[in-house]
Amino acid sequence: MDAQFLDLLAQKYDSEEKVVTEIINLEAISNLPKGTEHFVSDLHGEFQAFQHVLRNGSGKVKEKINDLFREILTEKEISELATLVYYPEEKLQLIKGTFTNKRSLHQWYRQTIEQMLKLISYASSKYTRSKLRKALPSRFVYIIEELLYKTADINNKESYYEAIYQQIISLGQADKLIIGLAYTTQQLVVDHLHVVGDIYDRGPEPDRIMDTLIHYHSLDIQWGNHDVLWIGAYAGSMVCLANIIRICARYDNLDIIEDVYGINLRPLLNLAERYYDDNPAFRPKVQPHTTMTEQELLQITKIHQAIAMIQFKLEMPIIKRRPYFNMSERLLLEKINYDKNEITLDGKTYPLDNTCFATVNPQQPEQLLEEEEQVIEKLLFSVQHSEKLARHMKFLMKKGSLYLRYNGNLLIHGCIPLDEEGNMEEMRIEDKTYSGRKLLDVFESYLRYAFAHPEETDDLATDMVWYLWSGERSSLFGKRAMTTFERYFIKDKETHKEKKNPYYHLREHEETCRRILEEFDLDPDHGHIINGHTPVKEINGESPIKANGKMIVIDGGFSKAYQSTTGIAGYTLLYNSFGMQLVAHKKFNSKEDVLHNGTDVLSVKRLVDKELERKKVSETNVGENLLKKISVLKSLMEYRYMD
Ligand SMILES: O=P(O)(O)OC[C@H]1O[C@](O)(COP(=O)(O)O)[C@@H](O)[C@@H]1O
Ligand SMILES: [Mn+2]
Repeated sequence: MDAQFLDLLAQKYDSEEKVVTEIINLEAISNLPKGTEHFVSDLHGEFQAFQHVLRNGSGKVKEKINDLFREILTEKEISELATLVYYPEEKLQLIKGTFTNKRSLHQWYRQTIEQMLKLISYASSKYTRSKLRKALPSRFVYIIEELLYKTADINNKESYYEAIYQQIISLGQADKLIIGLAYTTQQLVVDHLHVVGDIYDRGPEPDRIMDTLIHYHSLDIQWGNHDVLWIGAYAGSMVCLANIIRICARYDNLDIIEDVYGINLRPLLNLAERYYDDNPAFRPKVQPHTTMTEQELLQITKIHQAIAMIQFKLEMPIIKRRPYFNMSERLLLEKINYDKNEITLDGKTYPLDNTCFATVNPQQPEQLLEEEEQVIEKLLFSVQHSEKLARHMKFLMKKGSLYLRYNGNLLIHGCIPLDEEGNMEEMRIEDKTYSGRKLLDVFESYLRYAFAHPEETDDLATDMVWYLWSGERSSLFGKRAMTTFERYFIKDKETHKEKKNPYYHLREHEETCRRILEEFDLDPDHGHIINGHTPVKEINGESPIKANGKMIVIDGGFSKAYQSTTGIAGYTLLYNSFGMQLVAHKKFNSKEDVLHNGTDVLSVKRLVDKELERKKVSETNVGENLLKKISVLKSLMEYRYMD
């Protein structure tokens, strides 16, 4: 090893003891059981449901409480304690309201703090003390450690511990301590979170999901097609921008654009008022108990049309300047007979309904009106100057990637484009051809370039972000074409179908999954592909575990809009030192329901894979780094301190 490097390192480890201590410490950590990984996907703005899954660790918190207190507490008490751990602030208020005198409240505090300490001690048993310390509420670290590490001479110290409890309570610190302990517990049951894509669109609060993730202790993100669409908008792609606004209008979520991210929609509204009217195809999907007035509904319907038409126009020059996108079939505005109000697709002519082509010049349908151009430019300016959006998008870039190899598994939102024979499908970009892992790496490098150059709006990198959203060889889209236009304007449902990449039926076979794992340099005997993106229709008997357990699809649909087709409310996956467990979640009603009735949408578990021997940290990605560090420290030891 390089002497200069070792000299430099010796400045940090400047004594034999320091090196030895660190080696022993790292060795010890790598022999601990691996931490629990938690996989979620397709959150689609459903912050409340996501938060619940995060706070209960997909059932892990309850499981630990059950392990410890099954014999001592009633089912109701267990459920109360679990709810206290999930939502400590609110639950505390509710519980405190039930006490009529101070004495019984203090008794409850005393007993609850002790129970929570037991829980923490149990949940942290596979971690080092130092890791636990980092997870503890900082203001109480000293006190908690005193109480946690009671020594054997407990009899002599009984009154000492009792005094600590009593002081915490009488000094009015019990609430703060309980809240802190609850969050520590949540953090301890899950060591690392993977978000396998699609945080944005359809649901109402993607921004709150982002804020939660920004504060989460350890995570990575595999971008979904919807996330990339938002990244594209921020990175200067006007067509991506038109899409995100269109989807927000369609799902009655324009508040996210206007109020949350502070993007001024006034110019778009003015344009919409001028050219559009009511139109049944463009009314937003609204919640059953909406308080929206007729006038608001009409306004959104108009905005929806205005931005959809801008989107359709903006797609055309991109398709023309990038022939290798192979999207000429999607030059739809050129395939319309404007006099007869019909369109010819694939040789078949269809009547058009609910059209809104007032701004389209049939001779040059891709041309934006000057007003439209101004509107989209203003929107882009506003998007690129939203401080909050910048923060969220930068975080997505920092923690995200198109795919991730983690602890032997491949995590990917959409697909690996395949042909019918199961070969990696090729795509030509300019004068080079790519497939499989290389293709995904190229996609990612374009995306990163586009993000780093938001001022470039028509370059290949920016166009490529839109391709990732809707192109046939995109690993995120995974379908032949996006039939948005057809769904708005053509009745015949045949035209609405989006043909899937062969990947989606081939992934049922173990052989396909093994080939993909090999393509990504992963061990096909031990690895799994963890996939999001396509809702698993449990209602129709579809299984999320495919290909002999090699393929696990965890999109059960947090998205309320899709729950009637899936029959459940999402899958999540847990992977701890004993193996993998798939958790199916029932519909999440509301936080209030959990708080008042303890209805903890209980989850059914299916064992996916059971490790024969408990997996240790040394066998993980983190462990690999630890082992490298140990080896460097051993070199330093020889170089500096051994004769
Ligand atoms: O149901 P909606 O909102 O019309 O969206 C349909 C569109 O969403 C997509 O399914 C993509 O979204 P997902 O990634 O959630 O599947 C497109 O393929 C399709 O055109
Ligand atoms: Mn998706």
